[in-house]
Formats: sequence, C-alpha cells, structure tokens
Amino acid sequence: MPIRPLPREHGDIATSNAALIAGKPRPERLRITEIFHSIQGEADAAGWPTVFVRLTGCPLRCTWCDTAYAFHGGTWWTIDAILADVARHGARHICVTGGEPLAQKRCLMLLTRLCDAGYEVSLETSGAIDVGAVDARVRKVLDLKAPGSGEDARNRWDNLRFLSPSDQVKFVLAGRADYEWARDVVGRHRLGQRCMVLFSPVHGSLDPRDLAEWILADRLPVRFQLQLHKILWGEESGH
Ligand SMILES: C[S@@+](CC[C@H](N)C(=O)[O-])C[C@H]1O[C@@H](n2cnc3c(N)ncnc32)[C@H](O)[C@@H]1O
Ligand SMILES: Nc1nc2[nH]cc(C(=O)O)c2c(=O)[nH]1
Ligand code: SF4
Ligand SMILES: [Mg+2]
Repeated sequence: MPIRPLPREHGDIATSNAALIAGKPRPERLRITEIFHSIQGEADAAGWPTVFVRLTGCPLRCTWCDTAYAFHGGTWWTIDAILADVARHGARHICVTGGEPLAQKRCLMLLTRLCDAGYEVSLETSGAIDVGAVDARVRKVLDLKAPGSGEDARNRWDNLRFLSPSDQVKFVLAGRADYEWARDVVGRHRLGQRCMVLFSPVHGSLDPRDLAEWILADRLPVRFQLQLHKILWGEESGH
C-alpha cells in the first residue's frame, strides 16, 4: 500500500493536489453570493418557506436587474458545504438562483445533489444558457428576456423544447411594448398549452394594475405575478 499524502486544509491548492495524487476526486466548488431562508416570492412555488442559494456571476446585464450585487465577488463553497448550510434551515423547498446559476457548470451537479437529498428544487434561470442537461426533477423557471431588459438578443429559443409541464416560463415586463412582445411569443409558441406562463411587472417600472388589466382584456392564459418578498419586506430588505 503506498503512503498517500493527507489533504491539509479543505480545498486549497495543496489539498486539491493531494487529493489528485491520492486518486480522490477534487471537491467541486461553486461561487456563492448568499444562502438565505425566506418566503419564496416568485413563480409557482410562491409562498413556500424556501432556502435560496444565490450563485455569483451573470453574463447578462438586464437594465432593471434587482440583483446586481451578485455579478461579482462571492465565496467558493464545496457542494457538501452548501448542502450542510441548506439543511440547517429545515426547509423542504430550495431555489437555486443568481446571478445566472447555469453560468457555473457545476450548478448541474449541485441541482442533482439537492434533488438526491429529497428537496423540492427550483431553478431561476435566464433564457440565455442551455437548460438541456438540468436534472429532470428540477422545476425550471425560465425567464424569457423582453426588449425592455436590453438582453432579448440573448434568448435561446431552443430551450423551449426542454420544458416539461412542471416547468414555468416567465416574462418580466417593463411596459406596454414588452407586454405585446410577450403576448406574441406566448401565442407563437403556444406556451400556455405547454407549461405555466408567468407575467410579472418590472418592479417600480410597470404599474401592476395596468398589467393585470391588459391580461384580462386579452384573455391571456398566463398567471399574473408580483414579487411577494418586495411587498412583504420592501426592495432593499435583502430577502
Ligand atoms: C435576479 S434573477 C436571477 C436568475 C436569472 N438570472 C434570471 O434572470 O432568471 C431572478 C428573477 O428576478 C427577476 N427580476 C430581476 N429584477 C427584477 C425587477 N426589477 N422586477 C421584477 N423582477 C425582477 C428576474 O427577471 C428573474 O425572474
Ligand atoms: N424571497 C425571494 N424570493 C425569490 N424568488 C426568486 C428570487 C430570485 O432572486 O431569484 C427571490 C428572492 O430574491 N427573494
Ligand atoms: S439574467 Fe438575471 S441576474 Fe442576470 S442581469 Fe438579468 S435578471 Fe439580473
Ligand atoms: Mg430576487
């Protein structure tokens, strides 16, 4: 039996080298902005006590993004450490978000580990990155970016073929032009027949009442949505 060097501190370069020499897999790490426990404020799971895992970094720059603090910085966490921190909150629902979570390839492993651990897992993702390899047990919330976001050219329309009935497509709308664009997309791709479709106003930009009335007038098969956490705690609360 060869003598194997013992890993020193969990995860530094020396550890990784030691782990490789020892034939052990390198601990997989993700860059995380925050892990917190709150009421799910968006999409189909709205209202459930939920642990949020916010991954750092995003290749998009939506004009109205409320999470620009997640573009940079963050801390490297092993997937084991993330699972341990998530567990201490005792919630059944986990939401993996960002930033753009799928911009880190190891997000796929995190999602599978969370599902394996028995959680109800949702993923908030822009429409810009391939969702084809996301674990089928995850409920995907796929944002399609309307022109008012400034990022509509990044929509990856191919993603629509990976939608299952438990997934959701979400449109966050800055005004009437965005609304008409989204209405056309829903009709053209028959989204209402494929999964739940959510229309949400950009907070502070589109009057929610206007959006509600437009949806009713057009008899759209979509679900109106407000961000519950902003109603509960205000925009700057960090929830
Ligand atoms: C911060 S993003 C992170 C996940 C992913 N990057 C995405 O865009 O879906 C989470 C959700 O917040 C929404 N969001 C961000 N800023 C918003 C705002 N000012 N008003 C309403 N929704 C907003 C996004 O559209 C997205 O549905
Ligand atoms: N309470 C709460 N619910 C959320 N649902 C999706 C969020 C996100 O930023 O992706 C979010 C968030 O930031 N806070
Ligand atoms: S894709 Fe999501 S995180 Fe990135 S800028 Fe747009 S809303 Fe913000
Ligand atoms: Mg948010």
